[in-house]
Amino acid sequence: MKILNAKELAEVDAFTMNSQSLSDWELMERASSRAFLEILKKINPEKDFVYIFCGTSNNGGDGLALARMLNQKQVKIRVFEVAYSSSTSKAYQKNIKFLKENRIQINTVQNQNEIPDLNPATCIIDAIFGVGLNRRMPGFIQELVKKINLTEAFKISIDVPSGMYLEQSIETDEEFVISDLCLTFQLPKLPFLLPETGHYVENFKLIDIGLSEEKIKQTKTPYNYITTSDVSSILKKRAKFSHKGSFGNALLIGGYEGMWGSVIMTTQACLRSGAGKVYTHLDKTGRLVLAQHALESIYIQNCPKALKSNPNWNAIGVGMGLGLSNNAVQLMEEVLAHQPKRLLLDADAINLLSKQKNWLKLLPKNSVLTPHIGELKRLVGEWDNDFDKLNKAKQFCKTYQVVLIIKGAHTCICDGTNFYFNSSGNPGLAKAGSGDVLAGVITALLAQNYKVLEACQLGVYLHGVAADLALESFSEHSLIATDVISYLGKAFQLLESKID
Ligand SMILES: NC(=O)C1=CN([C@@H]2O[C@H](COP(=O)(O)OP(=O)(O)OC[C@H]3O[C@@H](n4cnc5c(N)ncnc54)[C@H](O)[C@@H]3O)[C@@H](O)[C@H]2O)[C@@H](O)CC1
Ligand SMILES: Nc1ncnc2c1ncn2[C@@H]1O[C@H](COP(=O)(O)OP(=O)(O)O)[C@@H](O)[C@H]1O
Ligand SMILES: [K+]
Repeated sequence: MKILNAKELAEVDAFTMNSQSLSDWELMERASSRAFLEILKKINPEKDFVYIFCGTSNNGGDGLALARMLNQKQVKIRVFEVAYSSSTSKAYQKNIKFLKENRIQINTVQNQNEIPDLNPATCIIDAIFGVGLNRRMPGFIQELVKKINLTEAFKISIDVPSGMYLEQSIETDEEFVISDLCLTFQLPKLPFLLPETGHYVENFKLIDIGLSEEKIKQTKTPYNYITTSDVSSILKKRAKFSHKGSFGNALLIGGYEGMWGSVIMTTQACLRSGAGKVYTHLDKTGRLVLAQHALESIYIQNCPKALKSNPNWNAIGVGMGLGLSNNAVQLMEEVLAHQPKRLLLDADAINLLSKQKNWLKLLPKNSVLTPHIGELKRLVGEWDNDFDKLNKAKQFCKTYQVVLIIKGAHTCICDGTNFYFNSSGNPGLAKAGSGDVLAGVITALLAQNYKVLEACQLGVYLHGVAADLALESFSEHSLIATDVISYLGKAFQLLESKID
């Protein structure tokens, strides 16, 4: 699924209206009536008192249409026109006319003194600014938003929380609506997926308004959102006459300094993700634990020898619990000298790279690095804001011709040109060990010869889906990394059921 900016969205809107012979009012009506159905699920039409704040552009037009629909349902409402401009669109004027015909009072707020008492409201609909916000909101709207945020009312933002920009960060002294629910039209918006702003839009729902799929497909954007339909087309069927050699040899290297568990979980996840043969090198003190927990894997005692004697590892995953000792440094040197076809670097492998930046240019092309935010900072340096972080990540990928998987909520994959944000997963994953599992899933897919970027998208998505499915039996509090491994089978089943 694509993530578009305001200009691209406006082009898609225009194309849709043209190709479906719709007026802007009709498209607005479609959008509002679908949002209305979602709002009805959240309010009590008999009891709630809904305040609707409408700007003077199309987002405000949606708000006016919602006011009419709520009024028709006999919901108690108050409508406020937040008049930041005197020029309004035709669709907007038509909605104003309908409200007037229905004798619905429209209150105007155009300065701080006109901000109403919000105490009576049990629900607030925020339709002040949508995707079109491109500069700081006027002072009186900042004050209004501050007040909205202070109320106990259930807050619903239409399309985008007012005050949030699609392509730039918000200054610390700027306000934006912190809503309980954001009903966003058709496609996700970039700030919802970035931690600084996404933290305040935890609950967004995509409302399909039938925008032209053809035009969306044609629109070029670096930003993408990984959904089931994107990855189910990547997953390959296992051929009837295949054998273990058809699915690659994966070598996993880590598990030192008492951190055996780390690489053993990677091994388990790799085994559960389709690799033909999984070999594991860890500190020899951990070999019996490996044997107990991953009977199907093959223990490699002498890693340098294994690297030298086999030039054909289909994929190598290194770093999970590797430590930073001299031994770890030597192992990394061996791996880099080996120049594997497919290489994934996690955890301490990334930390070692950050300490020894001259190694970066030795990385085989298309190596995959899976840093969490702390590890990313060590690699690319500090950033000013999330947009700056994306730029730095992109530059890093370009310079070293690698793929970065920036882990966290809505994990972001960057290949130096495009960004892919994950849609699956939950905060139950925010525990040590989850990343080791992800490394195992992706190494298995790399060993099976999936294209690097596809292995990353598929792996990240499956890992999140496994964690989501595991919530059937566990809670976000109780979920642990091995539970995620035990649900990988169900996650694969879900995608396999979608293969034609
Ligand atoms: N036909 C369409 O295009 C549809 C639009 N829809 C709604 O329309 C919204 C987009 O409409 P608009 O493009 O009118 O955008 P907005 O409703 O977000 O308003 C932006 C307008 O305000 C101006 N503006 C931006 N920042 C300002 C500031 N700080 N102070 C004062 N004025 C400022 C802009 O120049 C622009 O005219 C969507 O978010 C969605 O809610 C939906 O109804 C779906 C259909
Ligand atoms: N709040 C969250 N929501 C969704 N996924 C998360 C969240 N926090 C962490 N994760 C996922 O959990 C994993 C954590 O990886 P990492 O921090 O490297 O753990 P470790 O190395 O200790 O195993 C990553 O895949 C990350 O995307
Ligand atoms: K809004």
